[in-house]
Amino acid sequence: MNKTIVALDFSTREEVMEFLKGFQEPIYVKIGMELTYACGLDIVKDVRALGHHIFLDLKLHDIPNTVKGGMKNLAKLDVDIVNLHCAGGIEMMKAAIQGLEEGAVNGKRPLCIGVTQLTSTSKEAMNEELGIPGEVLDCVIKYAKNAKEAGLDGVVCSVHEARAIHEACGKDFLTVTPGIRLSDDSKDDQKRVATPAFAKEEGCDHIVVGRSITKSANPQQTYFDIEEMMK
Ligand SMILES: O=C(O)c1cc(=O)[nH]c(=O)n1[C@@H]1O[C@H](COP(=O)(O)O)[C@@H](O)[C@H]1O
Repeated sequence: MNKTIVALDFSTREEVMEFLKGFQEPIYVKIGMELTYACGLDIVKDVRALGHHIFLDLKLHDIPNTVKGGMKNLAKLDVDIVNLHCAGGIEMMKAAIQGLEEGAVNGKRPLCIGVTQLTSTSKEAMNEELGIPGEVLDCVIKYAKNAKEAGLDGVVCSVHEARAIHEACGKDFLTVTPGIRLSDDSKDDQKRVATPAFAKEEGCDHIVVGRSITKSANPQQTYFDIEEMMK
């Protein structure tokens, strides 16, 4: 299975198709809000038709009943992974799983992972703006345990928390880690960043990589170089 999930943060179908043209074998891609809000959910079907694995990143966060209904409809798209914000709480996460089970295609629901603290959030912002005291790690572990209790399959976290999450929630509990930067890349809006090599060392199950690949001079080569680093 591909370790790298490429964030297709494009605003047109043409850019997506142009990017994917460079890949003969299926890869793992992430379709998020930028692309979905531009192209609608039809883009999911188009990318699936090319054989690629899909993490549909719409980060649901609402009352339990609304999330349940939303997840039921997302499950029908037969994607591999969907996500939500753990901050919605255990009842919301349980409702999400119920919705996914109700919408499951051929009895198989998508994996569901919870965003703990966004990799763009620093300790200072979490303490002062979000009003959550303490270390980011403690909050992330708490949210991961909640996600596990609710029946989720894993979490989105930074590389720096993945090892502790596996220790707290078991090694089969997925850690999907964005905030990946190659050593000479700019951090942009990310705060808790790490290299692919460090992600491998920390045992991350998947890394999510956007701009380091999509904005590189040779995106396909950069992708294969990163996959190689993760082996
Ligand atoms: O859920 C996500 O995928 C996500 C969670 C998170 O905490 N941080 C984060 O960056 N992401 C996503 O991962 C991708 C990172 O993009 P780059 O910073 O360009 O590599 C973006 O598509 C984000 O939406």
